[in-house]
Amino acid sequence: MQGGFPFARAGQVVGLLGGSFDPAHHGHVHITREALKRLGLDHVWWLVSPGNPLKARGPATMERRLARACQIMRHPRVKVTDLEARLGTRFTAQTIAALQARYPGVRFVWLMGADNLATFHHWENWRDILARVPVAVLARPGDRIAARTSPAATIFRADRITTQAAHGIGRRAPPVWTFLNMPMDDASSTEIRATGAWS
Ligand SMILES: Nc1ncnc2c1ncn2[C@@H]1O[C@H](COP(=O)(O)OP(=O)(O)OP(=O)(O)O)[C@@H](O)[C@H]1O
Ligand SMILES: O=C(O)c1ccc[n+]([C@@H]2O[C@H](COP(=O)([O-])O)[C@@H](O)[C@H]2O)c1
Repeated sequence: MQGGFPFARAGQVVGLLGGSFDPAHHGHVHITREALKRLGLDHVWWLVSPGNPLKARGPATMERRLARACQIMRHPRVKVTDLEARLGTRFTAQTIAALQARYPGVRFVWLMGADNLATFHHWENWRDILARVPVAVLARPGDRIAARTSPAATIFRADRITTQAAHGIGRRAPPVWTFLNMPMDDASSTEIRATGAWS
């Protein structure tokens, strides 16, 4: 992990992948590589969350989750960060607002798996997230239909662009979002924890 705040130049496009990463797995690596390529991002920053506001169970320590994430995600344009802990933010809308204030001129894109689109309307100030940044939803096994028919997808259906049009989404004015249809990877942290390999 790079300590402190990662560097990005004004005009560059940075994808943000937030998560518990408890533990990080090849599904995270897969969607990060796909997002870099398909969206034309300059960087992706993983935001290893101090704790998901909607999850009751506490995750493994930050140090342990960061260490595993750094082991598994090796790419010159991807940084594993503890930015939310540094910024003192917990909710995604707050995190994005704080990053936009700290990095004027940098364009951010929020990345998330399809499971999160299905529950996105429960997130704190979720409409503000869509007003602030383009959003890319990455296909995930089992979650595509629930995501596509979710309240957020329905309310913002007019702002959706196709997978084919999504290259360069970071340069479009929000609200704009896409559902990236792509080969999927079925890895999940829940399954890894269930094997006892991360206890
Ligand atoms: N296999 C996958 N395919 C697509 N998106 C994924 C995949 N695994 C994780 N994601 C997405 O990556 C982000 C961070 O995921 P997270 O750290 O919660 O992992 P997870 O496997 O979903 O964990 P858990 O099983 O504990 O819920 C979320 O937006 C999630 O939707
Ligand atoms: O802001 C919210 O209300 C909110 C609610 C649920 C999840 N999130 C964020 O979504 C990302 C994925 O969360 P998780 O726990 O599924 O890995 C992570 O960055 C969380 O902080 C954010």
